[in-house]
Amino acid sequence: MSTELSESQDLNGLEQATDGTSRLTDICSGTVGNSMASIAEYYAGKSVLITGATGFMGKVLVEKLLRSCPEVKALYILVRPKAGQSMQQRVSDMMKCKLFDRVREDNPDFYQKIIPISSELTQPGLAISPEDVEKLSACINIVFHCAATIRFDEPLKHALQLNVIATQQLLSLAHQMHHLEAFIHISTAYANCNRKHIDEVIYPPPVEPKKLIESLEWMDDGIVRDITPRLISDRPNTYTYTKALAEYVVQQEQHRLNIGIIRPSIVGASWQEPFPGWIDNFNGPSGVFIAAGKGILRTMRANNDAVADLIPVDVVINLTLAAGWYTAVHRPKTALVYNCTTGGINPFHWGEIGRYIHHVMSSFKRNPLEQAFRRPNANITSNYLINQYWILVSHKFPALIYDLILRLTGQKPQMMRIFNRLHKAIGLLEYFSSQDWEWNSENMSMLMSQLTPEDRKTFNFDVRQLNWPEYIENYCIGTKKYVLNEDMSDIPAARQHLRKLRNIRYTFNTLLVVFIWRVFIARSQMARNIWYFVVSLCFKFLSYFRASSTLTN
Ligand SMILES: CCCCCCCCCCCCCCCC(=O)SCCNC(=O)CCNC(=O)[C@H](O)C(C)(C)COP(=O)(O)OP(=O)(O)OC[C@H]1O[C@@H](n2cnc3c(N)ncnc32)[C@H](O)[C@@H]1OP(=O)(O)O
Ligand SMILES: NC(=O)C1=CN([C@@H]2O[C@H](COP(=O)(O)OP(=O)(O)OC[C@H]3O[C@@H](n4cnc5c(N)ncnc54)[C@H](OP(=O)(O)O)[C@@H]3O)[C@@H](O)[C@H]2O)C=CC1
Repeated sequence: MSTELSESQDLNGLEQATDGTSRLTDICSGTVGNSMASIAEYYAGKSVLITGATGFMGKVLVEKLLRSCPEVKALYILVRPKAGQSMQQRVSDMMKCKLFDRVREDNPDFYQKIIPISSELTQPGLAISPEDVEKLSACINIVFHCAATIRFDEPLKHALQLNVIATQQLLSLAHQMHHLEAFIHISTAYANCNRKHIDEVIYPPPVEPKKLIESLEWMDDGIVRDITPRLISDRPNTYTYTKALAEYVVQQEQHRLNIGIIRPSIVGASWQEPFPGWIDNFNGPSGVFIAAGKGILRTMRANNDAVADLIPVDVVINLTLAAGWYTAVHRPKTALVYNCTTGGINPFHWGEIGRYIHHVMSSFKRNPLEQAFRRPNANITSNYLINQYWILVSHKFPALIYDLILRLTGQKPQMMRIFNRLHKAIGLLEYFSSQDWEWNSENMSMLMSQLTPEDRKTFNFDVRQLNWPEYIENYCIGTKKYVLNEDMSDIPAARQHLRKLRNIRYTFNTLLVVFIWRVFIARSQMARNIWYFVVSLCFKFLSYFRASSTLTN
């Protein structure tokens, strides 16, 4: 089932659901239906439910809501205990994060608005207690569903459980919410990456989700692993496959709930808010930048002419909040999909990253990462064979030597293992960096046209203003400061380390020349003859050059 949407349809708004169920919006606060209310005014007094609030995008969403919509009533966040930490510990750690510094400055008691609800999304009923279900049903006005597994190597059963079944369960919970005005689902621009042109519609799912869930239920993990490639077919991984199924599941509820679906492309560090370059993970480009900055990654394959569709996290979150407002206030007849991408508006190509990478590398030389393996010097190539050559010469060979040194000094070899993991990760990313997609992002433009001039500034998602070189530079510095938590005051020591690495390289190259001389030239008559021939040619050339320059003088 495919739902074509047009702008005129979007703007119809404010109608009854086709099955006769009331959309519930009118029950709630008086701001509903007031399309002139600003976004912050709309969120004032609202209770918001957020899944995935401890994740990368969820945290930015929580921060932005608290900072730019200070009158929001409460943020209910679904959190699970993890890695020996209780739910409370995790939430209080999260609020100490530097990301919240600006909110803390504005309102030191901001945490009082955050109400954690214990929930494990893979469990029946999302493992939410009956009391909490009652509480949420009574007060939630808007749901933002961010939680997902974003791993590309996730076993299908688990990806299905979290990305599809948990979404279904959340939708069931949403049905019980008496005052729900909007349900915003975060998908991915790559859910339909098996297509080259992607419109803002829900495409027919690769399989009926209900049938797949029923079939996988009785299969053991081994069988599921074996049939996964056939199931995902022309998609590269279980992530994009299950995200496509989730979109369909969400769309099924479009006549009973006000739904918006956000499809961001490759989400990167923040552009402007709360400060440039904020990032907290190794996903996608971040891991690549870090590996390049550490001097580990020296080569990567990408199609130079293809668009590198990065989108800053603050842009995605601003659009998400605006879409929440629009969905609740205008209540479009069918679920609106927002392709949240940059390629069609302010394209940046892998080739440009390739050219710009030298600036990135010099940025890493100016602000080096600590304990670099080699001096940063990465290259992007679209040629498979050239890439393989550099992998051998610049990745595997140095790793072998380093591990040999570790062995000789009685330590455990580790570099080859690190490179194997890097190659696995890069291999999984290459699908996205070696192809081109074209996303239609009309709904993003339509949404922007609906905002007041003030909201356009406060919830800026106009990527035409994005200056890519500046953004990438801040991104690299952000990986150092916020992912690796390196102190900027340690930069002189890191620079000293880079100088040491340069001296090691010079020494190594000199030793290599001496070695080649000893092994090949000094021992073979023929090599010696060739060597003398080359040297005498050089001398002849030099004396000719000297003589001719004396004559001209
Ligand atoms: C220069 C040119 C630029 C070109 C730039 C191209 C970018 C081209 C991007 C396309 C990207 C498309 C994106 C689609 C957009 C979405 O819709 S989804 C969002 C994207 N999702 C992802 O990026 C997830 C991809 N990652 C994965 O699937 C898994 O991490 C991998 C790659 C399979 C690796 O799995 P793994 O080997 O089990 O490693 P993992 O558990 O992730 O990490 C193990 C540890 O190593 C650490 N680690 C991971 N990476 C690193 C690193 N690089 N350094 C140091 N430590 C690291 C982790 O923090 C973790 O630490 P602990 O938590 O154990 O303490
Ligand atoms: N990052 C990107 O480049 C892109 C992301 N997206 C989409 O954006 C959304 C957010 O992604 P992002 O923030 O990067 O992802 P993260 O991996 O950073 O966050 C995932 C969130 O989901 C939660 N979660 C995962 N499993 C469970 C579970 N079993 N029970 C409860 N909570 C769980 C995590 O909680 P916990 O902390 O407990 O693990 C975490 O809060 C996802 O839907 C993703 O598909 C779309 C395009 C690109």
